[in-house]
Amino acid sequence: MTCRVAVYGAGSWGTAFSLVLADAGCEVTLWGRRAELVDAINSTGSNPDYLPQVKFPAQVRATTNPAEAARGADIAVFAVSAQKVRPLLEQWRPLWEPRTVLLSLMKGAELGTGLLMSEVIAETTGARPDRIAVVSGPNLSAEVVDRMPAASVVACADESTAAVVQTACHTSYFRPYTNTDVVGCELGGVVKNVIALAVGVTDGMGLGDNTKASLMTRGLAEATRLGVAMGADPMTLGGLAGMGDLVATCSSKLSRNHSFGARLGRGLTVEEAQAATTQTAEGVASCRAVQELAERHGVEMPITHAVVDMVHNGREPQDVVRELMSRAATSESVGR
Ligand SMILES: NC(=O)C1=CN([C@@H]2O[C@H](COP(=O)(O)OP(=O)(O)OC[C@H]3O[C@@H](n4cnc5c(N)ncnc54)[C@H](O)[C@@H]3O)[C@@H](O)[C@H]2O)C=CC1
Ligand SMILES: O=C(CO)COP(=O)(O)O
Repeated sequence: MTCRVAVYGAGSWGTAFSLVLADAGCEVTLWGRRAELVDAINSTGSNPDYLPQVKFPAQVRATTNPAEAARGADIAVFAVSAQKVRPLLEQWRPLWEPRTVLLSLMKGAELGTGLLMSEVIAETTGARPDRIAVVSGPNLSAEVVDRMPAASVVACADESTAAVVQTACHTSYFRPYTNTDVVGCELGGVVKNVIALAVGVTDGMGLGDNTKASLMTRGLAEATRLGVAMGADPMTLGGLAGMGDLVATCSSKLSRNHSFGARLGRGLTVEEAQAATTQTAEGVASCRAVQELAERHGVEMPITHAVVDMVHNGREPQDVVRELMSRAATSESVGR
């Protein structure tokens, strides 16, 4: 039977993931908030504002009506900015049938609560963990829509739910693995955005590949430490949703987080970097939520602190790098 999917958010990843779902044989209804964009998608089969190179197959239709998207949906997918999703979920919760799987594509933690997106979905909808899933991995949307091979992870506490989502998005170019470690997969996606900001800064400053590799490796150590404190399996952070996504995001000029950091590293102010960023760079807000989580769990995350200092406390990149490097010398095994 054909899987029916509602995708909420017609930005970059909602657009790219709709293509994946359609290529995998699903019927997709893509919700967007702007009528002119929805009309353009329905009349031209492409999204002129995000990834206009995509040519949707006929089984992708767009709507501004969240209830229309929800009707008969086996899976409801959320691909809006992490800080904006709570009120939408609160408003829309009656729309989905009790059997509908609620799937987050978002890689952010909520400011103020420190909640991961699966937790925001659980809190707002009351859905049980066996109905809530996430997709996370090295999946830069511009490469996905060019159908370049990529792997990813579908995480859900319930393996059979994860398998349903896996089937719904498995194509010749998109290979999802399942995992029951939801916290580990989500946290990998959240923290890599913060580390990509840091790497972007040092790239923008003209620093080298040793710097980049050092930040990525110690960034992975931060994600793993926090993950373990929050109940994740450390092996998850070494997998696609952790190291895999860290490598993709920190190495790619397609990354919005990396690009934001690079602007700071080249000397733009935070306001100027923000003005130049037209799409969601989740790490900018989430770095503070990650810092709060680190404090709550008593975990040391110096790179995350450095990013918060540059993005929110007006610190100069040069000073922050100097400070990071001159911390007391320690053993690599500390805090593992
Ligand atoms: N673009 C990518 O390559 C990937 C993005 N992600 C994650 O997917 C999530 C969405 O990111 P993108 O699609 O890339 O961002 P985007 O900036 O391209 O699109 C965001 C979408 O959210 C909508 N939106 C923003 N505020 C809203 C509000 N208050 N109400 C309703 N809709 C609102 C915008 O209209 C837009 O359609 C993020 O958490 C990101 O980390 C995950 C994997 C890959
Ligand atoms: O999550 C992503 C790739 O996996 C996209 O990264 P950016 O949000 O930094 O563009």
